[in-house]
Amino acid sequence: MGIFKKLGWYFKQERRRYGIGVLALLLVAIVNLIPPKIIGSMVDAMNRRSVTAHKLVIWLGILLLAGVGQYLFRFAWRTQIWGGAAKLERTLRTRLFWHFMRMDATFYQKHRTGDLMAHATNDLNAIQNVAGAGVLTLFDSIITGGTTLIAMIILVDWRLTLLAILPMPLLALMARRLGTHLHSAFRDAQAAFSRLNDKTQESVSGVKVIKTFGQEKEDAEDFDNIVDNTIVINRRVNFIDSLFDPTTSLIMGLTYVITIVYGGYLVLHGQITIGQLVSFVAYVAALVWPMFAIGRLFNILERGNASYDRVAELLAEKSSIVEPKQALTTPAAGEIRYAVDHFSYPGDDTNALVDVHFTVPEGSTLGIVGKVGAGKSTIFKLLLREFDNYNGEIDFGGHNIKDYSLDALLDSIGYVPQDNFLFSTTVANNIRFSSYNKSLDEVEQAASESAVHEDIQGFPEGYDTAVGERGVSLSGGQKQRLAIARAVINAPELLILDDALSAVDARTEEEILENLRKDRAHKTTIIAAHRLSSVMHADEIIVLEGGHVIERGTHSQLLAQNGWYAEMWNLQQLESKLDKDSIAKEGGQA
Ligand SMILES: Nc1ncnc2c1ncn2[C@@H]1O[C@H](COP(=O)(O)OP(=O)(O)OP(=O)(O)O)[C@@H](O)[C@H]1O
Repeated sequence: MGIFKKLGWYFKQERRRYGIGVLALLLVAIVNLIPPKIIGSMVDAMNRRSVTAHKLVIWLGILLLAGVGQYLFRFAWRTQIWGGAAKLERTLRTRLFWHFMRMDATFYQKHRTGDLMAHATNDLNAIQNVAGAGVLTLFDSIITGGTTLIAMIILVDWRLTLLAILPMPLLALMARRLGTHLHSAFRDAQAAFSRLNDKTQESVSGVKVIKTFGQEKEDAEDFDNIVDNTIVINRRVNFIDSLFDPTTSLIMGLTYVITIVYGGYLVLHGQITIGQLVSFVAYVAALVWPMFAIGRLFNILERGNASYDRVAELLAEKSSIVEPKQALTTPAAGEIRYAVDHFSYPGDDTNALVDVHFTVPEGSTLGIVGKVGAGKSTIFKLLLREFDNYNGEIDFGGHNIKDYSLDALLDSIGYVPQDNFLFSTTVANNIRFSSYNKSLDEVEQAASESAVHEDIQGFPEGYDTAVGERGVSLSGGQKQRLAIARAVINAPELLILDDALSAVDARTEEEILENLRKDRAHKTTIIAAHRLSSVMHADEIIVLEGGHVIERGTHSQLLAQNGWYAEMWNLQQLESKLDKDSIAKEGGQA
């Protein structure tokens, strides 16, 4: 029953709707009492041989009215109570989705996609069920049970009623004992469903890798193990759940025995009529549903309770990225001063960045290079406020980036990450993703700037071609260039290319960089790359290793230093010369 308390805020908010629903349920129960009474009177009249046509018409008329009443009142509770449940589901779904949107990178590192999806589907359904079937079952069983008992006492005999309901406290005892076990069993079952969801999501997303490495059998076995484990956990739920119905049947059986034995005795001694006993048996039959409903009620409530706890835990998690109360809302613009003394990822003791200090004057270009895992992307994650837990300060336009509202900061930055994500919509909408009001001309201009316009024209429906899972398959280089177009369409104050040209050939890379130099002459650009030709024209280049800056300067200064940069440059020049030679040779042979 704890779940009703937890959902108290919602029932209070929707008290009118639930008030009408419960009132309609009460009216249905009252109307339901009429037919047994009429049938009892008919039996008695037949026994006395006093049935007349007039009486029959009246009885049938009352039965007809009771039928119409039932129809109307049932319609009323259904619309009110089911409507309330649907509204709760919508409210919680929206709340959860906004929570997902607000949460930081640490949250997504901790919770896997399948688990979050399980919360948003299975758990919310279980909670919604409390506000629908749960409320219905609770009130219906109380009202039907209560009115039936009153009718038994008033219309038949109080002693017979008292004896007949003697076994019923056993039901409450059983519900109490099993309820606690059900709660923990349901919690385990929901957690098992989350794991199953995670596995399915990961295997479907990674199916290409699984197939390439011939791991289908191993992955299917792994999946089977998780399914088996889920089944074992759910069996415990079913075991506890299935104890309810047989026990209820047993209790109802006892009630019938008492009714027949003691009721028969009362009829024989002329204390009640046969008609009254028939009515009483009909009333006992009317008690069967409320009794079974209690078992079902516990199932619904405990399932909802376990799910509510899981969702509440998720909603209680706070993002570590907070906006100040008086946040700057003017778009960030100007010089970037990056002064991070050290930073390590949450839950990791090693420093990902140490003493990374640089300044990027407005309108200039910074290049960042270094081995894999040197810390290039980490620099951007702090700049984009994915993590705030660093020692030092990052300023944009003379203000600490933490003083801006997230919108004001992020609207000024166009970020092209290493791995791109395209949405299941058209090419044009993917490019104007952050501002749907951009015209097709502006979309085409951004596509030309990122050297993908010609590719798009070759697609079956040009800019209207659908991409994403169900759309056209794009090459890695095409995806990268679409992502660049998406970032440059807003002409951001700061453009960040995080190894965003790795999948395009050298000539296309040169074309894109040349376009950017022309179109973004007064805007700031930071380029992280493995191919040094991507950064050679930058105003300053920093070389990272293990989170430290080990070299810095312009391209020619770095060559003169004869360190890591110069060594890599010579190596890459040699590789590119070898490539060109082999292409020329193949051309010659052809
Ligand atoms: N979310 C994270 N949690 C913990 N450690 C992380 C996380 N992301 C990156 N790291 C670690 O931080 C270090 C720097 O990673 P980063 O992605 O910044 O390197 P990078 O220079 O961009 O590498 P690459 O050239 O491969 O993209 C690596 O040791 C990496 O394992």
